[in-house]
Amino acid sequence: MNDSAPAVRLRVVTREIDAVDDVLAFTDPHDPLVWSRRGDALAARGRALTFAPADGTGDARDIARWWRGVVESARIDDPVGLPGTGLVAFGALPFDPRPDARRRTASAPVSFTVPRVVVGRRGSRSWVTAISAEPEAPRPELPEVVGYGPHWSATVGPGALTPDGYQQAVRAGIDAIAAGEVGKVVLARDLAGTVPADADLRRLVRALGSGYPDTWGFAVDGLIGASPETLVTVSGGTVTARVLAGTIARGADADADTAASLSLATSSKDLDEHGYAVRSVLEALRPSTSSLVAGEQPFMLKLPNVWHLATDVEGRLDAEASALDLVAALHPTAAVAGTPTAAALDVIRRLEPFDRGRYAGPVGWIDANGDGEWAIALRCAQFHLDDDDDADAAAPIPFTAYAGAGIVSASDPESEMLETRVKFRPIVDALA
Ligand SMILES: C=C(O[C@@H]1C=C(C(=O)O)C=C[C@H]1O)C(=O)O
Repeated sequence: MNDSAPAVRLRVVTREIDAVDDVLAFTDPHDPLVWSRRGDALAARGRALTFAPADGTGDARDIARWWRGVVESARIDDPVGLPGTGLVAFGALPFDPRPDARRRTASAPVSFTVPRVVVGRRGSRSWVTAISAEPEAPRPELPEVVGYGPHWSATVGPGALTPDGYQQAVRAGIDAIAAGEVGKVVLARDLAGTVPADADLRRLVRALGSGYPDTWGFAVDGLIGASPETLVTVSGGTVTARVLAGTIARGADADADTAASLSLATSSKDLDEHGYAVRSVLEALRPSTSSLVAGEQPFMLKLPNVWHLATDVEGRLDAEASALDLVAALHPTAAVAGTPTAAALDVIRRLEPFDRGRYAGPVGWIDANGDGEWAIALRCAQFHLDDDDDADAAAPIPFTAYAGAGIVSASDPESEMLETRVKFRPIVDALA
């Protein structure tokens, strides 16, 4: 299938159901499709339709166009009308959106899928949606519950960039700043590991959700994580984003924790780094919004592992833009690439010895109205699921986890390396 309007007409039926406790019970244990935050959740199964450009790449703009075609030809019966009901698609897009992105991205190409069944919960209400490419209306029935598989744990070791190698890369990043090539660049390192072939990956999704309930929990095409950073949400004409940049590890006791948060709140290096990220989001949203406002001062976002400097942004959508159009306008922000964007992407390519794949890319969902919720895929791991039938079914499943830090002229290589270590904690702990 190419990225022009599809010939299929999807039929979509949503019905409200009795409250569902654990929506994860309905998704595939080995390839879960999940989006969740603070108890609200979407869990899905199967594929009714997939955006699959021949070369595995695809810009959010191409997907936005393709999605409009899918929506226009769909017949949707949705009396529930909550965020996430009716026709929805889930996506996880590569970090580097440039058409010449290294072909290694092919190991984690754009993923954008309309599932066959979605089970959702928002507040006290639950629903099931059935989606089909057949001419008859599908029956909105709950899929069978899949019992959880046994506990498992992962092996984790160094990736392509060791902690020492990372510090060298940070030094080279500081040189690029001194040379005037960039003002800020975000550099990441990786960890590599495996999980047992039969691992029930819903256990990982569940552990991340209970440890980090205020983050966006996601599992899309093997990309599993818990991100604190909202790229953009669109709901009934309201646009929001949450910009994070500036990080410090939580203190070991109450006094140390207060001191840590105070030193972050007053650190000119971090406030500088944060400013770049907020400005890049405001500039990207301004053309399609009105009354766009951002807090004058960042606030301190407290997570179990770190403090972040955070700024919430809100505005009214005033153009005919969908959540995916805004994703295209925003990504990659200075929080995960740097600034200026193109130069920062060049420095990242030069200094990171791996392709980021979908790490630090947009992950989220969109509905038929163009509303949706998109996070930046951070604090995550990409599982290299093999759907090749000839693959050895008993072979462990490899994964790569990533964490990065924003480098500015005042950065210290060792502190930045230690910052990546605390950012790895959610995913590494949940894998243990
Ligand atoms: C790049 C990551 O995080 C980003 C970088 C931050 C920073 O440099 O302080 C903070 C939050 C994120 O925007 C990551 O978690 O991998």
